[in-house]
Amino acid sequence: MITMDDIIREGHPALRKAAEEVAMPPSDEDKKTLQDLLDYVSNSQNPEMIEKYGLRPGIGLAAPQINVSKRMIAIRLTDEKGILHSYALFNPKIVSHSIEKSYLTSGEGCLSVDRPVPGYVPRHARIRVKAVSLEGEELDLRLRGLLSIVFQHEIDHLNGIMFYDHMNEKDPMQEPEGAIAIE
Ligand SMILES: OCN(O)CCCc1ccccc1
Ligand code: NI
Repeated sequence: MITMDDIIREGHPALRKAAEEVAMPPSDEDKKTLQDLLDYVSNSQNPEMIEKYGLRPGIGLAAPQINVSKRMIAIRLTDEKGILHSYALFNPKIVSHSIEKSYLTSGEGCLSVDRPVPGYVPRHARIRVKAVSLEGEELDLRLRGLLSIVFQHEIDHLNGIMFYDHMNEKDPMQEPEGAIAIE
């Protein structure tokens, strides 16, 4: 199972590399890696597991964060409507997006960043994502709200981008102009 010991931290070069597409159909090894990513996210939301293994809670995780430079992400979160979303995806791709932006009023964090980085992270408000699920089905998702934000955070990791790269350098705490604030 993945624990915090497996998660690389900022400064590790793998966090700044573009990850490779996963060959389809996925190998057993790639399927196991993707399942392990989803298991980490799920375990990190379970109080007993957090306690037992010293896990830092996360709502997503990308393969480069465990030093696997392949295009795989896992996401598990309950959205603003109380709906549980759980995704384990190969080769996710943002195929289109809104001009309108959105941001989390709480800012963002990262399991690979062992420090708070205050500031707003402007992102696309709505995105259309194509990907292949762990079970091999092709997905075509239209996302908004918190789920859209988290997908963009994870797909950024596949392109060597960290959340703070998007912040306004002059004033990170300036609300992004005309963007939707997500509480
Ligand atoms: O890459 C996953 N990760 O480092 C865990 C935190 C995920 C995350 C946190 C805040 C906003 C969007 C995504
Ligand atoms: Ni992250």
